Amino acid sequence: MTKENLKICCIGAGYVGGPTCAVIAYKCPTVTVTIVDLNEDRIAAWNSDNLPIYEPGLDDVVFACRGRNLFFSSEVDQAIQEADLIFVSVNTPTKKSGIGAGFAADLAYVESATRRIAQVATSSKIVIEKSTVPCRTAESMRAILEANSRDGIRFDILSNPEFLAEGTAIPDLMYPDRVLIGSLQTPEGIKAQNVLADVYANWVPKEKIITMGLWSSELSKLAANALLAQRISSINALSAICEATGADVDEVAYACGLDSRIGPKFLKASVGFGGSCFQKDILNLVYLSESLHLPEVAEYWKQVVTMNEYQKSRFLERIVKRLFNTLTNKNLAVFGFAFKKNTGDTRESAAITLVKHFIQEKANIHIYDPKVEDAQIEMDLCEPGIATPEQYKKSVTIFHDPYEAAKNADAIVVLTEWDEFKTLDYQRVYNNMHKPAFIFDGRLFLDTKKLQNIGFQVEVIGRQV
Ligand SMILES: NC(=O)c1ccc[n+]([C@@H]2O[C@H](COP(=O)([O-])OP(=O)(O)OC[C@H]3O[C@@H](n4cnc5c(N)ncnc54)[C@H](O)[C@@H]3O)[C@@H](O)[C@H]2O)c1
Ligand SMILES: O=c1ccn([C@@H]2O[C@H](COP(=O)(O)OP(=O)(O)O[C@H]3O[C@H](CO)[C@@H](O)[C@H](O)[C@H]3O)[C@@H](O)[C@H]2O)c(=O)[nH]1
Repeated sequence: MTKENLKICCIGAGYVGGPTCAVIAYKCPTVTVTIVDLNEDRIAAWNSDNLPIYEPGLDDVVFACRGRNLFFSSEVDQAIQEADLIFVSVNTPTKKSGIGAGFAADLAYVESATRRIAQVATSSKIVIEKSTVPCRTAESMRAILEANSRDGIRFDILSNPEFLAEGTAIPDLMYPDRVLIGSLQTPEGIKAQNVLADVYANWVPKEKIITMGLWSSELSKLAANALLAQRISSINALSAICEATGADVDEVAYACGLDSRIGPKFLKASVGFGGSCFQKDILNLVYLSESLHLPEVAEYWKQVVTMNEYQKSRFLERIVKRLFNTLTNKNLAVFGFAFKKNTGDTRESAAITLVKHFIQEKANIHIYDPKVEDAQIEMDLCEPGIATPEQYKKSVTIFHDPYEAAKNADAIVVLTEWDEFKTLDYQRVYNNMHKPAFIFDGRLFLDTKKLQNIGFQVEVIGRQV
């Protein structure tokens, strides 16, 4: 393998595999990148004009190199055979049953991808853990690869966790704070580490490419997410104190964030963090701590998730209380269903929890989100014991225009901080609502004074209004 004709395969064409490897292809025109997935529909979408995920800037990157040195395929075996480097970028959700259910990561997809590599590889490979995995997963991967591979084939395993955030994936990948590469500290491990470092060096400054041991690298990913989520739970805990005392959580965050030891980022109080990673990775850390007989450590991290659940239920209670203690037959316009702005992803979105409660409280729910697909909302909300498809149809209507969603509503509940919600004509919205007209701002980003002057009853997280 030479630097010029390197071939990369990425197993898993999801939110990470797709953008990450598309950026590699974009930045390294002499490297051939093939992204494979078992899900043929997803691959077809990657090969179409309508990419399967919404991410600002992604279209430009993919359309610039698709068919040149970037390919999407469901021919997994062929891509594995041809590759020098293989990224394993499959999903690692929380286990739903069995030992560790509700906490541990389900490594079935990682194992199956690893077994596939062992089974079909006909030459030596560098196998890279891109998925977020528990500490020492690379050891299991190595055991599987070595036990099943053909003679004369060598596998080196690297950990290269991904730190992109959805909604900003492309700038995060183009200008990363750091790229982390873990390997066994053997001559072969370090050689493999250098091969991958050279790929990133095509566009990432050398001092930002950090190398370390495998286990530190794997744990650093869980640790970074735990620390980020902990900041949000901390500010959300303070938001409850603010609501009870008359302090303003944005002012408190500003004052604290100016301290250079604290810094201003990730101190925005909200209705609770969502996304496919924070909760899953913290629960994974909790499970790891318990497995290592560190119950106090486990309890400490668990509290970050507990606080997040509390934040959602506190907001729900406030909504019910302000709407005269009943939501029955009230029309609630839900603005935003994605877990954050600039993504169509709804995984673990606070909106799912809130709307499920609204259904149980027998409200009529009008949902508007600029990017989430209608079918996704239905899939997220239909759940045995919560809503049958019939109940869902009765309770939930999806709108493609925020003014229509708010028509005849008793209240608007803002759950995602989409920029367009700031610039709506709220006078027009107000005129068409039932009175008193309420707005519950779960993102602290609307102009409260302006809304009050129009006549709205406004409720904001972390502030008495
Ligand atoms: N979403 C994020 O922003 C983000 C950021 C950093 C890290 N991560 C981590 O990256 C990993 C992937 O996350 P994601 O959000 O991209 O998941 P995803 O569900 O969007 O994509 C995973 C893809 O892998 C495919 N897959 C599963 N098993 C396969 C196999 N054996 N062969 C071929 N394809 C297979 C699935 O069909 C799916 O399309 C997870 O471990 C996650 O924790 C995610
Ligand atoms: O001050 C803040 C910042 C974020 N959030 C919420 O937290 C959640 C997660 O946001 P963010 O971290 O921006 O998006 P993710 O795509 O989940 O990215 C996180 O999870 C990824 C998957 O592991 C990591 O790669 C990223 O580094 C990490 O930021 C969202 O619901 C946000 O609205 C807040 O409530 N307040």
